[in-house]
Amino acid sequence: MEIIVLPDADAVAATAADIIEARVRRGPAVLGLATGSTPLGTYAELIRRHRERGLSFAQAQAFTLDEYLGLPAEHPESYRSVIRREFTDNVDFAEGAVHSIDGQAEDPEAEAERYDASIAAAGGIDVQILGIGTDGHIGFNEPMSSLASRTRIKTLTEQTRKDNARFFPSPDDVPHHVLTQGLGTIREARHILLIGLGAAKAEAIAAAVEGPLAALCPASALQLHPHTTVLVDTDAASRLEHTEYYQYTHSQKPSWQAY
Ligand SMILES: N[C@@H]1[C@@H](O)[C@H](O)[C@@H](COP(=O)(O)O)O[C@@H]1O
Repeated sequence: MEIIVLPDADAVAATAADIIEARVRRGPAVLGLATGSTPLGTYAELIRRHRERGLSFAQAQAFTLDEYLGLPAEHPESYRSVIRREFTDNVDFAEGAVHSIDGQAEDPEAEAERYDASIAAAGGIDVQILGIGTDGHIGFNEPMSSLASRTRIKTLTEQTRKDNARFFPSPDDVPHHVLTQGLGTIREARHILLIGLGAAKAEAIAAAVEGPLAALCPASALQLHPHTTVLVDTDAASRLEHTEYYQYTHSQKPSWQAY
């Protein structure tokens, strides 16, 4: 893992956007997109670069990470709607290039298999953006998720339902079930960007980066991944014990682009 501690959320967004821009400019790219508040600054920065610098996504494809089960695709809080509203509709992805899980599929298990097959058919994900839940979940892989899991149905913890209640009229409206890419699916992405912002994520980030590899902290599965970059602001880094080392190793490299 490469750990990069940055002064604030704007610096994190700019660095994440640098990494994504470099990959998109290199040729047809497959991006993995997360929802939640954390990547919003990165998406805003990519939209700005599209408008001001001509960064084009016309050759790119995108796959969302997860979806609420039972929520109609057109519901404003379906992750299909959120990712279009916050990012992809504001740039120039080609028609049909943004893929989402169908939360209303008649056979959700078949839908999960179809989704994994469609990622594989696209050649796999080049850069996967991830946020992290306060309990260490990535996608909707809650604690105790199999580290080898594929896209499948999961039940949300009460903590995650509480964390996500702000997006719904009432906490009772937060669905109980979801379809999420599994930890095994996510780990197949060639480059993973795990983003953590704010003190509320400090404990989860510390467990993911410095804790044991354990299903109790699903994000710790990224310790097995050959190319994960963790981008955190100083608040999210506040529970890390080895920040001097991360700063040292980072200063020894010309830049992340050297990878
Ligand atoms: N399924 C999403 C995750 O992909 C996201 O990382 C997490 C954190 O959200 P936020 O970035 O809003 O803190 O929320 C949801 O549970």
